[in-house]
Amino acid sequence: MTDPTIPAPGDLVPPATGTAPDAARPVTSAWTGAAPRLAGRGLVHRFGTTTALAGVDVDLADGESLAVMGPSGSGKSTLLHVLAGIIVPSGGTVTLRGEPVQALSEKKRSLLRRTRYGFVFQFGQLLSELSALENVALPAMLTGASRSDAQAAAGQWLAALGLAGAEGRRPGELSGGQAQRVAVARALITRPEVVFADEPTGALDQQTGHDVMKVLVDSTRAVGSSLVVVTHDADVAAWCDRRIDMRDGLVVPPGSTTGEGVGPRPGEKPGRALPDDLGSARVSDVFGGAR
Ligand SMILES: Nc1ncnc2c1ncn2[C@@H]1O[C@H](COP(=O)(O)OP(=O)(O)OP(=O)(O)O)[C@@H](O)[C@H]1O
Repeated sequence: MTDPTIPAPGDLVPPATGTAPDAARPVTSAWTGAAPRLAGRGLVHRFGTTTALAGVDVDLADGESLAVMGPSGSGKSTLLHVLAGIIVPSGGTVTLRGEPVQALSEKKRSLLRRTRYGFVFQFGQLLSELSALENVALPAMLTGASRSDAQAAAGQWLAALGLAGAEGRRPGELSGGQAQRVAVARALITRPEVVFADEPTGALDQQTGHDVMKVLVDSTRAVGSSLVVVTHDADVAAWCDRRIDMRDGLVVPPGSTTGEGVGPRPGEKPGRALPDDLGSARVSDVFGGAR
């Protein structure tokens, strides 16, 4: 019997060439009027005395891509982690197709992340001991596919994303752009309802980042996933249907986090707020165990 989580040949529409990243795209939540696929209401989150989210409302429509922008420390990653059920917020609600996510036990949230969400992070998310093929196959196997079915599907995904021939390479033998394509394939193999990407091009040069965004946006759209992308980069955000800007844990009017005063604080590197244990911690965040 065919496993519905495994993509059949031809499921991925090859990315169209020459699409302008800022081409006008519909703001789907506005024109469909449909209930959002994912919704956050009144989201508040505190880390000790630090308020990372101060009351955020956000909707994500079916198939919509949403960029979350803002300066370092504005709460972007926290919002992504809350929406993805990695962090239970101090206040507010997250619903996936109307079901409250934080009401679920940690075990059920872990299952939800594994089966209904996909994740692409800046780096560190591929398992270094596994080949590209095995990395992509893993989420399908975790959702119950046999090794052979999962690996066959993984091969199709790698080929569709321009990585035919790289199946046997380990992450250390891939370029940064290739590794992110593998990460995209790994996020999409289970055909998740929502893909969460945190600075997916943050470690790449501009051209490679452009190529990876194209693959990410085109392939999530091709499988009907919705997409949340956290980014500092307006060129990356321009790939998405819609953008929200954050400052001090709040969503602010578009453009008000760009220009003067924006960016890392003195002495900070972009992405400073990422935890030290980013790589392995985030893999375990996704596949089990929450903070
Ligand atoms: N695990 C944590 N423990 C304590 N404080 C945290 C933790 N994670 C984030 N914060 C704090 O919460 C605030 C929001 O951080 P967050 O990482 O969400 O911002 P961001 O906009 O994603 O930043 P960056 O672009 O630098 O990644 C910051 O003040 C940050 O220092």
